[in-house]
Amino acid sequence: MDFTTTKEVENYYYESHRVSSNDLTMSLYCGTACRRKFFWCYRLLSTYVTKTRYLFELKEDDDACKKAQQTGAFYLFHNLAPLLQKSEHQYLAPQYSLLELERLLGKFGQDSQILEDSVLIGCSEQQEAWFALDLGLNSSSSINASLQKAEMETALQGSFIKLTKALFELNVKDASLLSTAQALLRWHDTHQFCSRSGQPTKKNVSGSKRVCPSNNIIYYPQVAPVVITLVSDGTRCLLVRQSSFPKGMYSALAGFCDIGESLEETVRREIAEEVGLEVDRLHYSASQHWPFPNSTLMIACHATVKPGQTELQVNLKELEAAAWFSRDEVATVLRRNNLSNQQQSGAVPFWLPPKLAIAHQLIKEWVEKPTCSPLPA
Ligand SMILES: NC(=O)c1ccc[n+]([C@@H]2O[C@H](COP(=O)([O-])OP(=O)(O)OC[C@H]3O[C@@H](n4cnc5c(N)ncnc54)[C@H](O)[C@@H]3O)[C@@H](O)[C@H]2O)c1
Ligand SMILES: [Mg+2]
Repeated sequence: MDFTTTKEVENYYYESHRVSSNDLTMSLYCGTACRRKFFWCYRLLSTYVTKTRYLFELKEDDDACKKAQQTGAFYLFHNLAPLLQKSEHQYLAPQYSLLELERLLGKFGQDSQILEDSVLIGCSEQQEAWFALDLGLNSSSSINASLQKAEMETALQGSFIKLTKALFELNVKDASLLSTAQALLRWHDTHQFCSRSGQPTKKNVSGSKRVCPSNNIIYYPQVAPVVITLVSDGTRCLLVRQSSFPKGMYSALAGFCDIGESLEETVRREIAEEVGLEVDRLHYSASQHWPFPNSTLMIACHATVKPGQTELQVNLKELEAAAWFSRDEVATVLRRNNLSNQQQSGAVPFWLPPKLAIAHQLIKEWVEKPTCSPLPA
């Protein structure tokens, strides 16, 4: 496809990709004076914009979403454990077409009505919609009996594996998709009734909401905001452990946002509550959806306390231990973290969360880039 004027580009994309001229202006603005470069710059942007708008349409429009299921791909779960296949050193999440799924359900003598419980979790750049379906959860809208797990696993040549166990052995794309899927499936499973009328709520086709037919109250999937903060005194950082952590693991300090709080207020409160310190400065680093034990949005920050005000008063109701560690100590543990069990030798004083966890990224960032431009808390 070649164009001679930007108007032609605009018309083409407006017609075929349902994007506005504002988007185009933005992409042209970002490009150079060369028309071909405009085009490629725009193509890059348009893939994302087009995909986003397609997903928006599927969430809002039940008929469009049903149609997307015909050509879509399904990820399978059983009681919130994803179906995985082992390949070399990692797990792979297989996808199934609607036809394959219907055949499978037929083989097990099950009603294809269970497909109504599937939830939309994303789409490919070519607009192949992706869905997740749990074959083991009992749902009000479909068959009551759980499908036989072992028989399913044999037929599907895979295993339903707990996400807590499998997450760190998945590639980034599958880890993110399956985390989203599990969070959404869990939310639907636990929010089947209206908290006002007590009546069963009805899921829309994509699973982006549930509605109470008796009073039209709309329920949206919930996510709880949590701050996770790496506190530093300039030369050392504070690592903590809860009794529920795996043995020997230390992490950054985390806490749920209370209603009415800003992120800054949560950071200050949690640090005061858990280790008895006052934050001097803080700055935002990144965020991550975290599926365990329920859906949270982890908001990661770096904070500093004033030098000379570093004495810890650990709240033992919340934490099992908290201590300051030097940059060298943390760097050594990070290096060991990246080695396999066989490569590790000697006693490991403690270990840190795996790469995929935002706590790991936060700690790594501190080790590698100690000075950032902090804001007053
Ligand atoms: N991805 C990561 O790197 C990472 C690292 C550390 C912690 N986390 C997650 O952060 C979350 C919070 O950390 P924490 O346990 O230290 O929080 P926390 O310090 O706020 O303590 C948890 C307590 O807060 C209360 N609470 C308040 N609001 C809550 C809500 N919406 N849901 C559940 N409990 C609520 C409960 O009493 C609970 O026992 C945990 O779910 C944990 O999985 C993730
Ligand atoms: Mg905490």
